[in-house]
Amino acid sequence: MDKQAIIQVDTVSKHYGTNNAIKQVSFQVKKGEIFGLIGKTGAGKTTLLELLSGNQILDEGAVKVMGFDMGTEGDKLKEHINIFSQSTSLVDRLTVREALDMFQGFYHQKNNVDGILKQFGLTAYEDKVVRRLSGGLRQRTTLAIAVVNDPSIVFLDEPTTGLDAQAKKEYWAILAALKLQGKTIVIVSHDMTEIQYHCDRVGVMREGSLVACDSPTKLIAELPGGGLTMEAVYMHYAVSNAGGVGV
Ligand SMILES: Nc1ncnc2c1ncn2[C@@H]1O[C@H](COP(=O)(O)OP(=O)(O)OP(=O)(O)O)[C@@H](O)[C@H]1O
Repeated sequence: MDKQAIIQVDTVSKHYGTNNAIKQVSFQVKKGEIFGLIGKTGAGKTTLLELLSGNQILDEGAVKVMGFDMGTEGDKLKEHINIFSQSTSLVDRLTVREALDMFQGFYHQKNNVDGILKQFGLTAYEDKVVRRLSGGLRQRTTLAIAVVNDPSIVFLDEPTTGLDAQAKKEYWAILAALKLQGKTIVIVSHDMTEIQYHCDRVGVMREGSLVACDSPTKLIAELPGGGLTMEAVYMHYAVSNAGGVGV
């Protein structure tokens, strides 16, 4: 395993019945980077995220996270990773503080809740019921929940979908602060602008395969025929028939 790699994915496959959702995917994520996953609906991004976070069992290959084999030693990682999923309904009826306290109860390793509320700009809302908050504050709350155990790695599945530009900006400012603290972030997004400006490296998924993986700058620079944006990279690798180039 590469010394810098905090996540090592080696020829991983996953199928649901006859549906090959993930096909022989290999890549690594380095410690402290923000790694983006992009691709069309159904390309396999969520499945891959769940395999990396131990929420799905792989069929072939190996995933190592912080040196632990996810297949056999996944339990040892519980304290060190956390995942944001779309289903916030569990916390909807709780106040922000109650939600943080409840999730913190699942872990031995604990982050300071007052510190999290402050860092996430949630102190003024700690007694508010989550479902009554704006979309931006709700997403900030779910991100706050994802760091209650002070994890080394945070997995985020489309956290900024539906947020306005200001809320997205505030969300990414918090992610940048988490990165500065040394945390590694793996994020799925359909917003190519945020992927271009905030991710250190990006993996492009297409029909279960990882068809490109590099920094946004390199992916853009190496586009056949040139390109200026991640939108063009997305169209080339994830959508057009010209895509499908190996990693
Ligand atoms: N629990 C499941 N049971 C059966 N098939 C599934 C399951 N979860 C996902 N799939 C299938 O696996 C493939 C990959 O789905 P996945 O949700 O990982 O894609 P995605 O890239 O995250 O899509 P989206 O952008 O819509 O979230 C799809 O064909 C999907 O229908």
